[in-house]
Amino acid sequence: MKIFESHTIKEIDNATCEAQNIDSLQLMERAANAVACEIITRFFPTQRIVVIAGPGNNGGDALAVARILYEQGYKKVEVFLFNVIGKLSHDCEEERKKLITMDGIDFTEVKRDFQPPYLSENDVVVDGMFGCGLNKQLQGGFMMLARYINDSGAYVVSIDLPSGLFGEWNADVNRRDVVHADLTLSFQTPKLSFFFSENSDVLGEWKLLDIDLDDSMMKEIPTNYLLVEAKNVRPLLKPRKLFTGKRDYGSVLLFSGSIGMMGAAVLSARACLRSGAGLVTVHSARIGMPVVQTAVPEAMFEPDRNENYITDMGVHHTHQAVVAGPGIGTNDRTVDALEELLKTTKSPLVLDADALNCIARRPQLLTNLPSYTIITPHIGEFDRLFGEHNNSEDRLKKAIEMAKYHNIIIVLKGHYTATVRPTGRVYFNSTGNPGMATAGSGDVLTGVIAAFLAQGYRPEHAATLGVYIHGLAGDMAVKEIGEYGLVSSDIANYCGRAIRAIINRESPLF
Ligand SMILES: NC(=O)C1=CN([C@@H]2O[C@H](COP(=O)(O)OP(=O)(O)OC[C@H]3O[C@@H](n4cnc5c(N)ncnc54)[C@H](O)[C@@H]3O)[C@@H](O)[C@H]2O)[C@@H](O)CC1
Ligand SMILES: [K+]
Repeated sequence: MKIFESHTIKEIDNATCEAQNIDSLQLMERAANAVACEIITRFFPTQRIVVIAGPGNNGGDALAVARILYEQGYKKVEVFLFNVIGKLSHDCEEERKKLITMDGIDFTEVKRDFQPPYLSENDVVVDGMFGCGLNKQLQGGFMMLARYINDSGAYVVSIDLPSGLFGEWNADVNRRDVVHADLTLSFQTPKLSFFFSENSDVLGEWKLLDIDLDDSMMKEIPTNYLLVEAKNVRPLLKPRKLFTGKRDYGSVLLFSGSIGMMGAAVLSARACLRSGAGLVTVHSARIGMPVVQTAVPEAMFEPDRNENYITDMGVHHTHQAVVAGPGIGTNDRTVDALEELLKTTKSPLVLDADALNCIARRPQLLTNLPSYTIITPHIGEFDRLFGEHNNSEDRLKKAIEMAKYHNIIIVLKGHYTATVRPTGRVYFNSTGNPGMATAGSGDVLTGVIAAFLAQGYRPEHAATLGVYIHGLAGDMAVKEIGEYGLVSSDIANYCGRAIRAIINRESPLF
């Protein structure tokens, strides 16, 4: 699903009106109906609802919601329209006219002084102050109103965006001066700002409401940000053919594990096999042989010369994917071995965890990364590699810059893992849950991505598929085990079922 920038929304609205032969007020009615429906499913008609409307179309939506709720029997609706400069958008003005003709509705138009209504945790506020037309941070009365709403404890439903939050970049915005929603109801496609952790408290739960916007225009408008859903990954998955053998599904070489961290090798190998790789070889410290051979009997083991850690990353056979990182530690001799690997390997490469920490210790190695190498840092590893970042927006911008500069794929792990391609396009993932914040989860992801590389998928597809499937496996496992009890082996064990769910279009994915 595309993530559009706020300034393109008008274009999509106009195209929708033209293609469907409706006017903008009819589209607004559709949007308002969708919002009102969500409120009706959550609150009884006896609920006191305070509607705050700004001067633009976000305010127009809010006025229309107030009217619809009132018509549906919600008699405790109080409306405040902020018309402080005496200029409303055309559609907001039309909605105002409709509302003031309604008998009995409690309507206040604020032109200068404003006596805020009493609000408590028993009330619902519908926030239609500003949406994607916000052009500067909230100031003066609007800022005070946002703070007043936040302090009230009322349940806040924000239309399109919490007022004061920009659709895209908010690093300089003081979140205290932004309305804090409990529920954000946005239209059809998400905004970029939904994917940054700093906005999570402001957005509350967010939901997309389908208002039947024009598909062809949405296909046409270019965007650098996308949300990956089941329908996007399904077409990438190739069916397995009848007359095939394990060699057709590739061989993965995993440089993984060291003394005390052999579990990383086990988890990666398991996930790799559960994601369809034909053959998996673990190269690790000699000490790890009995561990790997017992825990993952399907994998082969290639012992390093060294007892406790890896000192040789020579690739002696043909492998369709090579992984370095999980649990390898950052011993100098391991860093040397990694340097050799980066300079000599011809196989598609995935680098994770300690491989990235090794590179952080010897940053010139970044210039040795083969094109289309996939690196999978979490925030800490990313900052060790590319410098400290104060917020997730700056970090994402840096990831885009680095993916382009080094011609690599960066999988920046987080709640919405962002896979950044060498083109600079960003693919946010839609699967996963907080139960997956557990030791070894990243080792599993690395194994899944490597499995798809080995099976002949293009690196950018392997990364996107791997991230989605890893998250879905976690979502499926969590249903049985719960967020507290979920461990990484569970995620690895569910990978196969996750792939099957996508291929078979199982609900609720489709
Ligand atoms: N496709 C969609 O997403 C649809 C969107 N609609 C609504 O239309 C909204 C966008 O409408 P608009 O473009 O009119 O934008 P807004 O309603 O967000 O606000 C624009 C108005 O607010 C003023 N303004 C902006 N920032 C301000 C600030 N900090 N302080 C004071 N005044 C400020 C502007 O001068 C302008 O008058 C969306 O957020 C959504 O609610 C729906 O009506 C229809 C479909
Ligand atoms: K709003």
